Amino acid sequence: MALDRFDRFRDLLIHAPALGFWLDVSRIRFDEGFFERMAPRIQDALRRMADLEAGAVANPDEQRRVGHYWLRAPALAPTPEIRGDIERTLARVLAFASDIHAAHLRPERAARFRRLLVVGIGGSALGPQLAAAALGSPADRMVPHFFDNTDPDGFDRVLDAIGDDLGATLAVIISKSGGTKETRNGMLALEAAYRRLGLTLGAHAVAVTGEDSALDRYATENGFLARFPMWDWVGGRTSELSAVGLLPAALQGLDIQALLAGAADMDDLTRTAEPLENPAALLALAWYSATGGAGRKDMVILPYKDRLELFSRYLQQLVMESLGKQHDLDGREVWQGIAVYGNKGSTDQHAYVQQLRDGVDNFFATFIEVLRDHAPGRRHDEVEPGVTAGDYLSGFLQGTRSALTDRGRESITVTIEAMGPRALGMLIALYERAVGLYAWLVNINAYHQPGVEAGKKAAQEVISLQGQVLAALSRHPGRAMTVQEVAAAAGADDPEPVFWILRRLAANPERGVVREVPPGGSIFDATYRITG
Ligand SMILES: O=P(O)(O)OC[C@H]1O[C@](O)(CO)[C@@H](O)[C@@H]1O
Repeated sequence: MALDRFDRFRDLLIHAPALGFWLDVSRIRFDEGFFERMAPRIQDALRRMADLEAGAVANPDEQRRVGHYWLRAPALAPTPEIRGDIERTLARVLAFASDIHAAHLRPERAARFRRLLVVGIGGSALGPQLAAAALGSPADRMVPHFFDNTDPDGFDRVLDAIGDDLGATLAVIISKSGGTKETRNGMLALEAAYRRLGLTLGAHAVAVTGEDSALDRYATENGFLARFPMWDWVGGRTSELSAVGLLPAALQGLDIQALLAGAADMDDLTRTAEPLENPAALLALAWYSATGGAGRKDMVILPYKDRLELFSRYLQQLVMESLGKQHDLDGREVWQGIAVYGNKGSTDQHAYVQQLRDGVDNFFATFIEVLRDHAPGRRHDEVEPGVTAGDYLSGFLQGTRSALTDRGRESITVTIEAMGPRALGMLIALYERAVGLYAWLVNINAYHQPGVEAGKKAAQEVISLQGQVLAALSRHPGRAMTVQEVAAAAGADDPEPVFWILRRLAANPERGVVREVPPGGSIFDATYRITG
């Protein structure tokens, strides 16, 4: 049994020595004849990927090219203009970062920029956050901070952490569309914070955005230090190796050339036509086998490395925004997707791994192993005679993998030699391509996200309704009104959203809405009035 298992491990293992990379899918139960059956489909997916890389329109409903692979191999770009754009932008990113580091570009009052505050969300934040956490060190040129929401308390926390250094903080505002409300709100909160110090946003800010977007215009009108492009052929969730990720990383002082080189190396490896030698194809096939090609199991990401803690969050967007689709490419209703979650091992061992082993079998795990314990030259202190903390980390990984296998729970293991920019570039490129190939295996468009619009539209309606609610209360200053009365006065058919709006406004006394619950009454007997 153990020998059979080792044979299977040896047969399925992909090892790319030049990259310091291994992929093990031997703990996925591919059924009899799986690879033969899937051969035409994976070959078709690989062909479509080659067409995409050659510049075909791969996002049919938005009629867009999908070009994130060109970012690390500009010579592959389908036109000289695109190649030139990529090369010029990379040169500008490096030059801008170097000007900031050398204090050739300075803040309004401080001697130099010491911190950077990235304002963005989704694909315009997750990659930069991942790179900052995975690669940062005390030797960084600038300390990174992030606004990735429209949570005022979140803004306060970050601004409090920056403290007196705000005047030495460079704001990097990132939005492909340039119209995302969370990002706009973060930028405006930051602008107000600079203003309180008598400073202007523009003198401390740089934008990464699509040409002529609302953010692009705002940056021009407000004299931002620089503007970097975000092209329509790069999707938000695959934008880490465009200016979106490269600019913050370069400012932080990370080696962005190594990041790009790692991705380019992985791209080379994953263009291989033989699926059993192509890690992205094998990963996509493993996902297909584990989930029945129908998202029947969740992808649990367990990186045994603190620096990769955000990788599962990054993959959550990459995988779920790409694969979570109602319709396939032929318009059939398919409700596709694979749910992704995870934090890090061995920490998760003490949280949800109990369920993974003993509970519902609705997942497959992906272990991410980093062979080198820490940077060269660091001490390998013993925790027991002859045993280090790193030995335990490795032991826990193998132990959990075996414990899952013993219970028939499937797993994949991705192994890299050492953590660093090159390895991160490889991991990003690996998953980008695996997601694209998987999408074609199940015949969906990985490159659009029609579903996210519904929530944005509904949020805008709530904001309008709030305006009507406040106007209705203001027309009757001091008068106490029930939710139903407010709803009627606001012209709202449904009192429930009005209830939600009033409940929140009343919890924020500065907003001037007072709630009174009559003695013995319930929250639904409450009245609301406006003060001041
Ligand atoms: O970069 P933008 O345009 O601000 O978008 C941020 C994120 O919002 C989304 O469009 C989803 O709402 C993501 O696809 C994207 O990464």
